[in-house]
Amino acid sequence: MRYVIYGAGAIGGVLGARLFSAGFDATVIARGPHLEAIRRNGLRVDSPDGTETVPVPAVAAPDDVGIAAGDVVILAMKTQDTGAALAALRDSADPATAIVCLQNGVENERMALRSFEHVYGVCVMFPATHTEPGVVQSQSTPIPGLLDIGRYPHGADDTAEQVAAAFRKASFVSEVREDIMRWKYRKLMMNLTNAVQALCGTGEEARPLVERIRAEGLACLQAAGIDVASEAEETARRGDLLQVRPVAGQTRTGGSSWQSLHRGTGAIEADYLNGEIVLLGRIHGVPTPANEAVRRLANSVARERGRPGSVPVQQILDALPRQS
Ligand SMILES: NC(=O)C1=CN([C@@H]2O[C@H](COP(=O)(O)OP(=O)(O)OC[C@H]3O[C@@H](n4cnc5c(N)ncnc54)[C@H](OP(=O)(O)O)[C@@H]3O)[C@@H](O)[C@H]2O)C=CC1
Ligand SMILES: CC(C)(CO)C(=O)C(=O)O
Repeated sequence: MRYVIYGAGAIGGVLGARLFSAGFDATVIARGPHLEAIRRNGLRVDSPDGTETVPVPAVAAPDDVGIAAGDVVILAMKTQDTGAALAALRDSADPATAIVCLQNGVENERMALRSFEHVYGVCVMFPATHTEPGVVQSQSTPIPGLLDIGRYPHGADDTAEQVAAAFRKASFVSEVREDIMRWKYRKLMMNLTNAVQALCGTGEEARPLVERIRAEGLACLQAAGIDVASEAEETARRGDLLQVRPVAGQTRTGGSSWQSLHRGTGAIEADYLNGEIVLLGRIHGVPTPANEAVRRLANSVARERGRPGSVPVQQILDALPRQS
């Protein structure tokens, strides 16, 4: 089975390197200076255990690898880039190709299913960082991440089993789950704070805003009748498997949305994290002012290439309607 990892940043870069090092036929699709650096020097993976440079093959587009039925394409770009990636894939890959969404949020699988029949979701608990071309960091050791997988919208099959086995051989913890989207909705609840962290930083003063966006999130999932794994299930699944430790003497600074602002990419994933709640709220008549404020502000700060942590949390709270 050949693995094509589409998007070789924090998550895709570390996974691609680990699959390749574990002996799998793995190729990454990357772009810009990151692609040039990987081609020139290999992909440098920093972790709490040290640094290795992995000569994983890197190409610019799906056309360059000739994707066929039997291959597995792992989407590892942020959700705002998934549409363009799927358009390129749709025009070049066999429609029977398995598409695995190694991404946060719950929209990627739905997008992929329009063009590909065999779509899988992964609940990604995997702290990783990409802040400079040619380099990724994997922050947890000895287990880099938990990557449970299932067929979308539900179910399990041989491909899911084979991909989970490959993840395990590449040193991840991975189980096949028939109800993977329940777990991804729970992860979404956690990721509602991504944009808050990106905008306001990691301080305790963000707590009232975090509580408000989570309460809105829960109300929307309930109104929509969406089955969500409980916090207790998630806590039990995580156990103490993830052990985040300093990499090259540095502690982890921020999650994936924080990294988008730090790198000044001009875009952020908020439309598909807080925006998922806003969308559900609009469909089901649940007010979501806090998620909407954070979604809009995150987009505007990303567009203007503002710095992470540059917005005072009180500014966002003051603009919200008072709670009764
Ligand atoms: N980082 C983390 O700790 C975690 C991230 N996640 C989730 O994983 C997913 C990936 O996030 P993350 O790895 O952090 O994101 P990154 O931005 O680090 O990596 C995505 C990479 O994909 C590249 N890319 C996007 N579109 C294309 C394309 N068409 N062709 C080639 N390359 C492309 C980006 O390039 P460019 O830089 O040029 O845009 C970037 O290098 C997200 O859904 C995120 O929420 C989940 C758990 C933890
Ligand atoms: C939960 C968290 C913050 C872990 O890195 C994450 O999923 C992300 O960075 O997107």
